[in-house]
Amino acid sequence: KMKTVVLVTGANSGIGLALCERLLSEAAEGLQLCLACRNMQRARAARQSLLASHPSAQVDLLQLDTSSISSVINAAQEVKLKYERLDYLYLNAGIMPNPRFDVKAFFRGLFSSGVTTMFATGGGIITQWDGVTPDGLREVFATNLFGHFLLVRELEPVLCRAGQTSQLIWTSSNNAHRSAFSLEDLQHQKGTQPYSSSKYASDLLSLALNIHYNNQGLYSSVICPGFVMTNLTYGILPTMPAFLWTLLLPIFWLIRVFTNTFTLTPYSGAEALLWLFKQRPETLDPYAKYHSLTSGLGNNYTQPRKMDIDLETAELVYGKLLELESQMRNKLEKKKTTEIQKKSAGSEQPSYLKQNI
Ligand SMILES: NC(=O)C1=CN([C@@H]2O[C@H](COP(=O)(O)OP(=O)(O)OC[C@H]3O[C@@H](n4cnc5c(N)ncnc54)[C@H](OP(=O)(O)O)[C@@H]3O)[C@@H](O)[C@H]2O)C=CC1
Ligand SMILES: CC(C)CCC[C@@H](C)[C@H]1CC[C@H]2C3=C(CC[C@]12C)[C@@]1(C)CCC(=O)[C@@H](C)[C@@H]1CC3
Repeated sequence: KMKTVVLVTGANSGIGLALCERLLSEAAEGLQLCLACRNMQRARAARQSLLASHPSAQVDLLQLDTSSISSVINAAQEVKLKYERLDYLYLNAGIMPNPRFDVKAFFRGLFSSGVTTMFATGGGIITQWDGVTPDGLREVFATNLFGHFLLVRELEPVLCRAGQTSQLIWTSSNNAHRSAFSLEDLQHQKGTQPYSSSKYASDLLSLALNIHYNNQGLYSSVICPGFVMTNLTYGILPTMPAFLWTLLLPIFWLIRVFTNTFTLTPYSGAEALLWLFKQRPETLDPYAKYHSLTSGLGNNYTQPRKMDIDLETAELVYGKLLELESQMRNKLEKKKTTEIQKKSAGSEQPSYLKQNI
C-alpha cells in the first residue's frame, strides 16, 4: 500500500518537530515524512531524534529556505521527482525577527480589561523590525507567506490528483490582526507589525486557496498553536536565557487558568495540527481557525473559531500574490539568461582575443 506523504516546513525545531514526533507516534508505519528545513545540519539532528524514538520510520530531508524564490523552486522540483503524491503539506516555517517587547504597553495591558486578550494574542505589546531578502522582498512576508504560496503553486501537480484529496495546513497565529494588514502594503514595508500582517495574510490566502482549489481536491486550513515556548518566543526577551523562561512556568500555569491559549509546550501547540491530520477536509470550515488549547488542568483540545476575514479581501490578496509570483518568475528568468550570456561571453573571449593577436 502506498504510504501517506507528509511534508512539514520548519520541521527541525519547535512546533514543527513536535508535530513530526506526534505524527510518527500515531501512524509511523503508514507515513512517509519529509522534513523541509533551511539548515541541513539542524535537519539531520531532527531526523536523528525522530528515528531514536521511531527506528523504523521513513524520514526524508529536503533543503528549503522559504525566504528564497530559487530555493523554493528547486525544493519543489525535488519533491516532484521523489514523490508522485503529497497528501499533507504543513506550511509551518515562520520567523519573528528583532522583536521588541513594549514593557510599558504590557503593564498598561496587565491592569486593563483587555488583559486576557493581551495574553492570548500578544496584541500591542510586541513589534518587529524587518529586513529585506536577496530577492528584494520583505523577510517576514517572504518567509512566512510568499515562499509558502510559491511552494503550493509549484507543487500543484502532486497536490491536485483526480479522485484524491490533499490538505494544506498553515501555522497561523492569534496574533494575526486586520489592523496590521493593508492591501496596499502587502509586504508590510511601512508598519512595525510584519509578523501580524503576514499571519493575517495567510488566513486570507487560505480562504482564497479553498475557493480556487477545492474543485481539484485540495483543501486549506489554518491553525493557531497558542503561546508556545520555542526559539521564536525566546527571541522576544533576548536578554533572558531560555532556562529563565522555564522558571516563569508556574506563572504561565496560573495564567492558563484564565486563558486556554497558553499551550506552552511544542507538543501541546501541535494539537490542532495533528487534529486536522485526522479530519476529512470536506468537513472543515474555510472561515475557521483551528486553535490548539490547553485547559487549566492541562488537557489539550482543538477548537474552531471564526476568523475576521472576508471573501472579497481574500480574492484581492490572491490576485496580488499571483501578480508578484509572475514578477518574481520573470526576474529569475532574466537573471538566468544574463548568467548564461555572461558565461558564454567569458568562454568566447580568449579565442576572440587570440584572433586579434
Ligand atoms: N511559539 C509560539 O508561541 C507561536 C508560534 N507560531 C508559529 O508557529 C510556527 C513555528 O514556530 P515555532 O515552532 O514557535 O518556532 P521555531 O523557531 O522553533 O520554529 C520555526 C521553524 O521555522 C524554520 N524557519 C525559519 N525561517 C525559515 C526559512 N526561511 N526557511 C525554512 N525554514 C525556516 C526554523 O528553522 P531554523 O531552526 O533554521 O531557524 C524552524 O525550524 C511559526 O510559523 C510561528 O509563527 C504561531 C503562534 C504562536
Ligand atoms: C515576563 C512576564 C512575567 C511575562 C511576559 C510574557 C510575554 C512575553 C508573553 C505573554 C503573551 C505571549 C504571547 C506571545 C509572545 C510572548 C508573550 C507576549 C505571542 C505573540 C508569540 C507569537 C504568537 O504568534 C502569539 C500567538 C503569541 C501570543 C501570546
